Amino acid sequence: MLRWLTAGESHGPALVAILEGLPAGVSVTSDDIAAALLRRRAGYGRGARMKFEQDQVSVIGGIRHGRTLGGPVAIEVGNTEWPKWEQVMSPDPVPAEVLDGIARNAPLTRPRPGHADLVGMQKYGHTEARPILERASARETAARVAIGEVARRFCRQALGVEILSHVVSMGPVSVPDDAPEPGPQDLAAVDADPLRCFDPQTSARMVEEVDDTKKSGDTLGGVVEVLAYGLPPGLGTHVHWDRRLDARLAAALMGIQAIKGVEVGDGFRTAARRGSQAHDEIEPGPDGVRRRTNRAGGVEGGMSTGDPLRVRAAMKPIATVPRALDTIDTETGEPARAHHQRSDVTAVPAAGVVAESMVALVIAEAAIEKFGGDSVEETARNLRGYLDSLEIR
Ligand SMILES: Cc1cc2nc3c(=O)[nH]c(=O)nc-3n(C[C@H](O)[C@H](O)[C@H](O)COP(=O)(O)O)c2cc1C
Ligand SMILES: C=C(O[C@@H]1CC(C(=O)O)=C[C@@H](OP(=O)(O)O)[C@H]1O)C(=O)O
Repeated sequence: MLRWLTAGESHGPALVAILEGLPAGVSVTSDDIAAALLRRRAGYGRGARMKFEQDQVSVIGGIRHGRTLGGPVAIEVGNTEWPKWEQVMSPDPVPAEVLDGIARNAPLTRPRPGHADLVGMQKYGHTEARPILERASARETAARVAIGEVARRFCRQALGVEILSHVVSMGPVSVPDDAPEPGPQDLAAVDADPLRCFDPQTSARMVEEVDDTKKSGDTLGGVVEVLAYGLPPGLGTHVHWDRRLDARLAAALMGIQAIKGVEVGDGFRTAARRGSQAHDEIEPGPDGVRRRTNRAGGVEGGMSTGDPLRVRAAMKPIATVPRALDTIDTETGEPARAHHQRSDVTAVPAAGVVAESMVALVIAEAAIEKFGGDSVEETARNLRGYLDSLEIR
């Protein structure tokens, strides 16, 4: 069983993540994790904080000399912003006269539409939004990407699976349907694009859209696609709703801040087609049974088919709109403008990197469930035994 958890606030000293249940022998270093975190920070349209803050990685447990030990992997990602927030976010009480003199401690009583502020204040009984936004913030996704990198390496080393994402829409600008899809070797090429878009012409139009949106004091959402190559048939199962691979992928992707829709394969587009144009016909191929197309996105009956996994996640525009939206001041009940200091114009490219991590964690979990193994070699051996013994190939 694979379990994982994160803790920490956006302006606290650090985020932490624990990943438990991964076999021993996954090759991964602090530098690999730091490199993954750098990918998450990149992307045209992110805000000022991405420029001056760094992610400080410390592996606290579970990895020795570049290999996982089989016990829980614990990773800390330090927030270099912490010195500015030491008092505002202090775990211990701070005298009121000290806090009163700190401008960034001013109560946030003008909740932002589209963020967790208002409903969080209602639910947890706060009179201002700071205690809510600190944990709601997608800063937390740094911790997911840290353990996601360990899971990704397990997927690669035990299963031969390569996972990557690319941006397919930025606001109204979309990659054409017939544009080439990135292959398993194209991660570096996608990362080299300012918006992590694989189609240079569309990327240029997306950059213009981000610039235009920024100029008008607004924000943008978009759609990312995650692809996973090399999955064996049979991860997940049809037998129960919460063990279906597609259900688990959907929950994992919806669990990313600001993701409001998930599509597996051609998903919503399939709903508009007739059956003869919707499904993937099966035929004998030179290497065994194969599907002629992959409209299903590599999942049938809640199980991986062995074709590339293809899932999309739709991200809403950033809630902290510079041209601030209407709200109320919760102190007075009067109409007001939502609080705004700084924010990303868009974080769709970063959301793609986070989505890769979530997909890696789901695939790793489903693979460990099916193949078990206390070491990477054992998982890989069990996978080979399964593939060799498949009756229908
Ligand atoms: C990578 C990433 C960066 C984000 N950056 C911001 C931001 O700068 N400002 C903001 O208001 N929301 C940002 N968000 C979205 C909020 O965290 C999210 O809208 C909020 O937590 C409320 O959750 P919900 O949108 O799922 O309802 C970001 C999301 C992600 C995934
Ligand atoms: C810090 C990160 O993202 C933050 C996510 C976020 C939000 O509301 O989700 C709001 C912004 O933080 P702030 O309001 O402090 O500028 C982003 O910068 C990060 O991704 O590392």
